[in-house]
Amino acid sequence: MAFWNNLFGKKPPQQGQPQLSVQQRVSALKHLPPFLKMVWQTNPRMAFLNVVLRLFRAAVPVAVLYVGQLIIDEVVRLTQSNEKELNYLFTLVALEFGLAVVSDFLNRGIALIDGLLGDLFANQSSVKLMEHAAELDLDQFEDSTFYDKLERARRQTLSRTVLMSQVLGQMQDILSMIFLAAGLVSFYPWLLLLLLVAVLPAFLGESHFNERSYSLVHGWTPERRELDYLRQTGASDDTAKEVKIFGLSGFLIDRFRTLSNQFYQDNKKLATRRAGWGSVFAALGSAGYYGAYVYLILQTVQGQVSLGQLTFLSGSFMRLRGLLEAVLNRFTSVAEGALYLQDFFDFFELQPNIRRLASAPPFPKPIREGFTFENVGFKYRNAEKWAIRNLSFTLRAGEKLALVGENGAGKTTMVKLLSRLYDPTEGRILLDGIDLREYDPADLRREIGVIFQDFVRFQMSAGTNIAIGRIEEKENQPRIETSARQSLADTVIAKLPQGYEQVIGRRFNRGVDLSGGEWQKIALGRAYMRDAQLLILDEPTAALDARAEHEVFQRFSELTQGKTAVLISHRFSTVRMADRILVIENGQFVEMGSHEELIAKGGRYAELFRLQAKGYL
Ligand SMILES: Nc1ncnc2c1ncn2[C@@H]1O[C@H](COP(=O)(O)OP(=O)(O)OP(=O)(O)O)[C@@H](O)[C@H]1O
Repeated sequence: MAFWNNLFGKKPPQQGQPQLSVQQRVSALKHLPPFLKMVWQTNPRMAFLNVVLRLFRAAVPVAVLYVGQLIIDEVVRLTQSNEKELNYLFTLVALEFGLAVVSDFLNRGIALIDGLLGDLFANQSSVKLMEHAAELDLDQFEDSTFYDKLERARRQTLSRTVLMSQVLGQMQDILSMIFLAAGLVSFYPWLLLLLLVAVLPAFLGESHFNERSYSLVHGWTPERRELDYLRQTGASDDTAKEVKIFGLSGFLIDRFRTLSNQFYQDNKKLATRRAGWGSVFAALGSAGYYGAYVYLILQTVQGQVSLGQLTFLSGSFMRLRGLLEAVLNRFTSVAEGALYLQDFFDFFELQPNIRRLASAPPFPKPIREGFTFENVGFKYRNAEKWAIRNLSFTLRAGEKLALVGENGAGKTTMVKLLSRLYDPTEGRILLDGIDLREYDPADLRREIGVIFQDFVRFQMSAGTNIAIGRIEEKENQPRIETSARQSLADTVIAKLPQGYEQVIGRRFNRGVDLSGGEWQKIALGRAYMRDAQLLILDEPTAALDARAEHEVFQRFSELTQGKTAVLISHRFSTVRMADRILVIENGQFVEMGSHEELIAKGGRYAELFRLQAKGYL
């Protein structure tokens, strides 16, 4: 709802920027171990190699500095003596050269493995995300906070690979620091303290700003979704027609401009403050370094340390400062990444309500009694009014039942309840005497085929569009062709340049689009392909001309002899073909019977029938 309010409301959106407590951030770090485990499981060999390479790379800086110290001391010794033996000196130089080459190799190796492992990880987590989203209930998709979670989890796909490199880089730098600090501590332990004091303000500043930036982005999630929606609506093949006809582009662009500019302004403020404080803290760090440097120079002048040691110590101090700053700064972005990770794991914690119970009974084959609605009521999430209330009737096994009612009467809702896209809010639906909730939803869905009015026009081949009815049989061309014949889609496909192989829809190159009625014939093919025990046609024939619809239903009745079926249509010529007709109004039961019985009764059905016969409906 907030989304639509924002879209059409006059008020600018409220960017809630929750201040995150230190505790929240620290607790987000608990996601790092499971995260690293996921990385490891992506490809254990690559992950192991990565760790080994980084271990070696961590030792390089201290080794280079140490060899540098030996070289300078040797040069000084040689200049102060008459000795001309240069072998030792050149061995040292060769060693340093070797270290430089190895270091470069290690860097490239690490970058390569990081990249490959990151790609693999991103792919695998996207797959996991899709798998989990597929398990969730339809009801959860209609909740806007769910969408926010999904959106944030989706955005992680790339940044998670960055987080992986960061965490591994962090470990590598910490190791490097331990090596360097060991050298420094053996001479002047208190230099380490000076280092910490110089770097700490920068760390605290960074962590503060990272937190603000996370809050900003987090608080803007609904608006960012809206921005995406506007961008898509403004320029997509699905919407282009109405955007042009209604002249909507100005309206959409204005809204986009306003929203995106608000985000830019908020972000700019934060980025500017961050840059300002960042410079102050960096200057503090430099002051710490030069303090230590002056001290070391004085010590050298006084002969307390050698020239080689001066380069080693000042070099170590400088490297340590760089590393410590990097580690501390990275720590805040790792913590920030871990916060985002929380969104990712939060999404995975969402559990569907409609799922298999351990005690699920076997699905009846064949269905003996049928489906019984017992005082069923249903209310959509966030809706105030009941879509269906106090509904009791039986859909008998093997009968063809037509649902009749005006727009919004609750017909589609009943279909959704039958196929367990939702569960009733009150009352229950029984299948052969057992509550539908007891069965495994996967079994139920396998035995039910529904073709909705707003069926999906898959931008795939015509053959696949029919095979979607039972996708396991997508290679079974004879079955696809029989289904196409039964639904009258064969004549549509015969006209396509590439027949069953022809991609239909406008989205892709060489795609051929179909008329509304032609699409419906293709979609109806799915019902035959499905060959389920209960078939439901929820007005998928509305775009067919009256004669074609009549023919489609006539065939449907013949071809599904003995099967249970539910038909929804606003055309009474079709409805009267059903064995029984259920009339509902405002989600409530009105009457039920065969066409003749209901006409004889002279109730609501008879009235609607007469109206249509006179051409008023
Ligand atoms: N996802 C939803 N969230 C909230 N309310 C909904 C949702 N879907 C439908 N409704 C409401 O539930 C009621 C019944 O809708 P339903 O789609 O079942 O009607 P219908 O009889 O199939 O109508 P039509 O003939 O127009 O297809 C309507 O008042 C509708 O506004």
